[in-house]
Amino acid sequence: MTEFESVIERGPQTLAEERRERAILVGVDRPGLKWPLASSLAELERLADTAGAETVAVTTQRLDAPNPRTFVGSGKADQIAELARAHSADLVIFDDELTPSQQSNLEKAVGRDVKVIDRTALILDIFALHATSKEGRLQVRLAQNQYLLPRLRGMWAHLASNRMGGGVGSRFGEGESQLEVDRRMVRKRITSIKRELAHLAEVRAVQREGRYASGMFKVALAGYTNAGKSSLINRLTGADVLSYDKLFATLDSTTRKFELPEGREITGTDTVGFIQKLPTTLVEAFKSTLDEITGADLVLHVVDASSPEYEGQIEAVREVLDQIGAQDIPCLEVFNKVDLLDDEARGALARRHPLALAVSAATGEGIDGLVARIAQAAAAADEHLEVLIPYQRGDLVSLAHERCHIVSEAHEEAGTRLVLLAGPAYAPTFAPFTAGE
Ligand SMILES: Nc1nc2c(ncn2[C@@H]2O[C@H](COP(=O)(O)OP(=O)(O)OP(=O)(O)O)[C@@H](O)[C@H]2O)c(=O)[nH]1
Ligand SMILES: [Mg+2]
Repeated sequence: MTEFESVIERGPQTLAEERRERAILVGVDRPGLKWPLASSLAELERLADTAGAETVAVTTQRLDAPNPRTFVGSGKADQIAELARAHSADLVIFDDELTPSQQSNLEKAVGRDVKVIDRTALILDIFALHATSKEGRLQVRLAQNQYLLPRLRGMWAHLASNRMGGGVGSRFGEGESQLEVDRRMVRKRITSIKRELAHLAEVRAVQREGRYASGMFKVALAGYTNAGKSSLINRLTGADVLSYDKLFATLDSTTRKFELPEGREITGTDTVGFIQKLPTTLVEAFKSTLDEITGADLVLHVVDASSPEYEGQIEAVREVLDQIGAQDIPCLEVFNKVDLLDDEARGALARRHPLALAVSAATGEGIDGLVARIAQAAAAADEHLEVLIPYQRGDLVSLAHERCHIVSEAHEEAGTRLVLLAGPAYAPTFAPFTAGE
């Protein structure tokens, strides 16, 4: 069971013991938004909670387009400053990505001791909190540094006031400002992290090749964060992957073997969850982890059927799947958490998605049907063979039982006669023993 396990997961750390930071959330309603603002802000509140911040106020504004200086209008920025004072907030979180200059202008407007961050920074923070494996931590550091690079100017302005002695630039080589030194340092760091990641990616590729060479059918579970991917992999494989009612509980992919009812062994891989407005820096940084999806034979797109936003979540996941080049891999939509639906909601789901599977990782409902569909997909590429295997090749008979679907088996004088369905990786092994009637 453990031979394909790529990482050991620990429970995420939480900031529960510390005083929770107090956050004000800001959303801007504007034409063409894909996602209703209220639900995007509800999700932002969950993200803040996962990062250890308590939401003390939420404020919104309707605009035709974001203000280039402060994202919100200048009156709204003053109002946010007032709110922050009134609620003794530590943190203002914008639901959209701010440009570096918007961020620093807003920080000036709100005051020194209140941090202004955006959704991307918040997600990076949660990833940093939850990353456990070496690769996961490096991927997060890469994304963090890439996020930081264009924002260094603001950081420098902030640090300048604390700097001891010497005027700005006085301690550096001619023509080189502190800002340039800082940027160079961050670029160097990015290069060295990338180098380390490339090395780990090679190791991962070798492991994956081992799995490919095994010829086992590979299933990857993908989906929106908190949809129940880890719970489902646990249900399917009897594994014990951490599942947690927090966003982004899983950052490292974990691969387990499991057996279909017919006896054939296949692999299942749990992966990092997606979210709407997923920062592109994160998608790029997590490329090698996400390769687990692009390398699969079948993707199970796990959907939280109990979420009021499940249609939007499906859309967001499909976008990321396209972005990582997984659009052509056979994909099965699996609607999870149906135990939370009443009859009416179940009916609505069945009408909207007549072909989709309805399951519950919690109760086990629908899991047999799901396994049957996986088995069907695994058999789709199979070749139908009738072989006669001499008794001294008992190893091949065992291999057939483990990795192929056996239709019939008979013991004859010359050997074991098998009618079997073999995947593309095994058909060539058995083909030389093809037998007639
Ligand atoms: N009621 C119910 N709850 C479920 C079901 N499946 C998962 N959950 C719960 O949903 C929450 C999220 O489950 P996970 O398995 O951690 O979800 P995930 O998709 O792996 O989430 P991330 O790793 O954060 O992306 C947990 O609290 C689970 O107990 C289900 O079928 N029914
Ligand atoms: Mg998970």
